[in-house]
Amino acid sequence: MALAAARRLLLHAGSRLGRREAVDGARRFANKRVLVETEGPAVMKLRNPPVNSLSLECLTEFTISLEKLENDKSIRGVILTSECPGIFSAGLDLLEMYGRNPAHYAEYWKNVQELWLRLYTSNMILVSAINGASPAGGCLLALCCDYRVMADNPKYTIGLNESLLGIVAPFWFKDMYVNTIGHREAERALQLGTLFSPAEALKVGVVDEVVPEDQVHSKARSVMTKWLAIPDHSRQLTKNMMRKATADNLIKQREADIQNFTSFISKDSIQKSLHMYLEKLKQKKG
Ligand SMILES: CCCCC/C=C/C(=O)SCCNC(=O)CCNC(=O)[C@H](O)C(C)(C)COP(=O)(O)OP(=O)(O)OC[C@H]1O[C@@H](n2cnc3c(N)ncnc32)[C@H](O)[C@@H]1OP(=O)(O)O
Repeated sequence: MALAAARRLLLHAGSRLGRREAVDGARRFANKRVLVETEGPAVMKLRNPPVNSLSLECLTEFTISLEKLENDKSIRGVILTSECPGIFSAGLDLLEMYGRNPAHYAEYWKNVQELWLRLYTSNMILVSAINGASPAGGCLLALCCDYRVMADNPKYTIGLNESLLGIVAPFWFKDMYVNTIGHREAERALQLGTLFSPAEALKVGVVDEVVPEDQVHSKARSVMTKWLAIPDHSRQLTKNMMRKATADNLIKQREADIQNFTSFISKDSIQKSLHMYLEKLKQKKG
């Protein structure tokens, strides 16, 4: 209930802000963690420092921004990128999955599902400009897009690394990975929790193109121009034909998936694994 009220408030505040900024001449709207520019090809920038982790607030604002773009019939495509230097997204927020109660885990997971379904089944053209590290949920965001351009910086890695955290990528993460890179590569990468360098990601098909870092946005824009030249109705029907079965697979078992997640993440052994992983992240800093 509280979240629904927050969501209504954000939508309202978001549309007021949108109007105000339009008067200033820049066609954009924003909430705290997501900035959307609608001048030229729409660009959605995640800005939840330090690492663009997908906290509940960030997920909510992301979903609301997408909803607003979907409702604007003049917007046919969106470039998804990050405002945090060197990070596309660190994925799901570990602090939403650690040390909380089952009701919180269920609420969080419902919102993860909702964002995924909205992104994956979007009628808009989605191109990701991956300008930084993109593990797990970050990779998931990119995989939802129709085309992925990654910056050629060996420090940036991408992949579903859940098994390294002692957790398991849900079946719908796995389905999308299989759809993208094939069963054998997905099986190996999921078991090993592989984080691919840009060159490896290109080779295996996790991304479609790798370009010098200063060209990632211009390349994403030129890809968008090419995709925008295709008639919407035929492209959208084709996208739906390709993605419907994967989305339906979750839609028909959303509640069960929430229950599974909640009971899995609540286990002492899983909480211990997450604790160790968080400690490792802290120690890395020295
Ligand atoms: C059934 C269960 C299924 C659940 C499916 C799960 C999907 C997921 O997405 S789980 C999350 C997986 N994400 C990761 O493994 C990424 C972990 N983070 C990193 O590897 C790095 O932080 C980095 C490469 C993204 C960035 O490195 P760097 O620039 O060196 O920044 P720091 O490591 O110093 O991090 C800064 C700050 O942020 C905290 N943090 C990092 N990632 C997360 C996260 N995913 N959630 C929450 N918080 C995160 C990190 O702990 C640092 O915090 P402070 O020490 O308090 O500054």
